Amino acid sequence: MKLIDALNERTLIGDGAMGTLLYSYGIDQCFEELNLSHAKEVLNVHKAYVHAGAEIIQTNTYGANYVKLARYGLEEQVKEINTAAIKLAKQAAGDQCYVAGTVGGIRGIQKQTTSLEEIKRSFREQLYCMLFEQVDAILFETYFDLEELLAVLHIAKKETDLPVIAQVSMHEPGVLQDGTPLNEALELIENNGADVIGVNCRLGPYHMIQALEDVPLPDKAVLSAYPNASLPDYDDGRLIYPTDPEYFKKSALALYEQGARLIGGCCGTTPEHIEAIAASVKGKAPIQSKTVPEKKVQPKTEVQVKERSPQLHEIAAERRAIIVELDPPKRLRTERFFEGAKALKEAGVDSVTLADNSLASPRISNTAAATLIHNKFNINPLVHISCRDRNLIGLQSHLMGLHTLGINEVLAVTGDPTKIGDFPGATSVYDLSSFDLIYYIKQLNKGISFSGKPLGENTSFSVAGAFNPNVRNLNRAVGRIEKKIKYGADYFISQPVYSEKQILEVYDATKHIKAPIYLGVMPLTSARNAEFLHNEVPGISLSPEIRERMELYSHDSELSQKEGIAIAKSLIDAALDLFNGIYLITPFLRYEMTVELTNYIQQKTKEQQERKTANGIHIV
Ligand SMILES: Cc1cc2nc3c(=O)[nH]c(=O)nc-3n(C[C@H](O)[C@H](O)[C@H](O)COP(=O)(O)OP(=O)(O)OC[C@H]3O[C@@H](n4cnc5c(N)ncnc54)[C@H](O)[C@@H]3O)c2cc1C
Ligand code: MET
Ligand SMILES: [Zn+2]
Repeated sequence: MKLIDALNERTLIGDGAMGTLLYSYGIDQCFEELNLSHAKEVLNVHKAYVHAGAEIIQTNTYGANYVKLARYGLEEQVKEINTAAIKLAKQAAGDQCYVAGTVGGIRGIQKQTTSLEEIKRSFREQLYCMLFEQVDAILFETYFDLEELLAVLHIAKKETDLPVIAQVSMHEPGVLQDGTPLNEALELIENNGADVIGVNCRLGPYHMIQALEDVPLPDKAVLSAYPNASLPDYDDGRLIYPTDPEYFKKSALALYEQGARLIGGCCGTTPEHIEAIAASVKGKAPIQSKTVPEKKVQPKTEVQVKERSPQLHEIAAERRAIIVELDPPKRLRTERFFEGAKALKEAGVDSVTLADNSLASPRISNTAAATLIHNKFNINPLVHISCRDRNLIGLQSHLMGLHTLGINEVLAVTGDPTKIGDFPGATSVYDLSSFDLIYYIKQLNKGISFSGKPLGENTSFSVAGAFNPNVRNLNRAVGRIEKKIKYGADYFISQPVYSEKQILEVYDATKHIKAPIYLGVMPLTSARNAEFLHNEVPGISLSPEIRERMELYSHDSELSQKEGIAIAKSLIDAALDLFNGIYLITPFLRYEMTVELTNYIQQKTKEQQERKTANGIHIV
């Protein structure tokens, strides 16, 4: 009998997990490669599921695509691995069972990491293996991203008449990662031709049953559910899924009552779980009707619009703005830091920016320091946030904390690599790139968490992106600005530049960009400092003239500092007409230097304004 006819007639039993079962035996490698190197073990897992009562088993091909196999250097073996997997599943299935060719979702929470084009290419390669070896159905599973699932579904519908089972993974009960309600997502998949629509992985039976309560019986398609065994736990450093298979008897019945007609298990499930499901619902006639509770109309939460002062992107669009980096100290003495912050406030800067463990070395937390200068001196702090030290949970919590503290200026950066800092071996998290971070911060501004949950209030972050013009290919750096704008960046802050010629080049390359750019100027402190920057910091190159000027005063630190300021002033002169924002960087907490440069910019701006007003020109 054809699979679809069987599904129309009765409840079918799927198999359980492959990956976590192999893992529980101590195997911790690419599970799909085992189709080649440990065929017998894979075959035994399939047989155990068939023996337990599964009527449709999945090939061990969840991650057997070009993109995922490339993580193990196995990208050239897509065909061998898929072919071997299908042969093994068919061998175990014999005439008793259907074999579904499994294709796993590639995009996880980091939505942007793999392009749709790459996903489509990779899927086609896997699909052709499955069609060649003749599976009974194509099974899409663990799709967090609806766009990705629709893309592969379209290809499958075009290329084959085989039944297609399409399953999403919910982010939380009833909702996908992008906030789409489960019933809407399933309806969309059904309308795009999937024969079986359903859910798998991430949640255990309790939440899956709860979520399916809001899903009506589909018009044409069949509903499926493959819950995880439970939420995972750590035991002696290993992930385990503690559940009693007996619990699955009741759970399977509840899933059946919600209309599921194909029921199996995902991560953490074992042949014992499948045996329990089979004992409970195997062969039962499908339910014919279901009542979905009326949708409770959520009272609309009033979005609080708070009065706020203009933010740094708005200020720079209106007038010349000055922000000054003053980094939190590396040691616990804070006197100079606070003196500096106070002096900069008195000098009238628009913001003090605080790096996030720049050069990958620990400093006093910039949030602690920002909060104190905000409270003590009424400074508007700009907090840098790097993706290096915090995972998604930490980043969201950090941003919610900043909002609660009343801090709404942030710079989203990927972060300097750990290998240059105090702990070259430290873990770099990089759950997000700077692009993703910008995107997610803007999502918080809409009152939506990184995972799509309502936050009850909108944040009001003005988000800066980093711009590094000290690269061989300036146009590529400008391309990154354009990309950051697409992801939501409001304005840009640049690395310091050290020549008037470079200032002109940067202006030329960026003059089409509408978002304000704060051009970086960092005064040199000594000839050694100048030589270090020129010779050791990638991309930074000082003109021979500047190096000579600094060298001239190498014997006298006070004169060196004066010369550093004079050079910075000439860079400011070159930049003032071209950029509305200036970003001064305080070297080694020598805030007297940046205070003097702030005064200089203000003076020059005033003179410029007076001149223009005298000439009857209105100035922005
Ligand atoms: C104003 C400013 C403030 C900063 N503050 C901090 C801080 O507080 N803490 C900290 O750790 N780091 C900080 N950095 C450093 C920053 O994290 C790195 O310099 C980073 O590589 C550039 O900025 P990003 O993180 O936004 O990089 P992204 O634009 O996200 O780039 C990420 C990756 O791409 C590479 N890349 C960037 N541009 C190009 C290009 N044109 N061509 C090829 N590859 C490229 C980078 O090397 C990096 O590996 C700051 C940088 C700037 C400009
Ligand atoms: N069906 C696959 C397995 O059990 C994928 C599960 S979801 C990560 O290995
Ligand atoms: Zn799973």
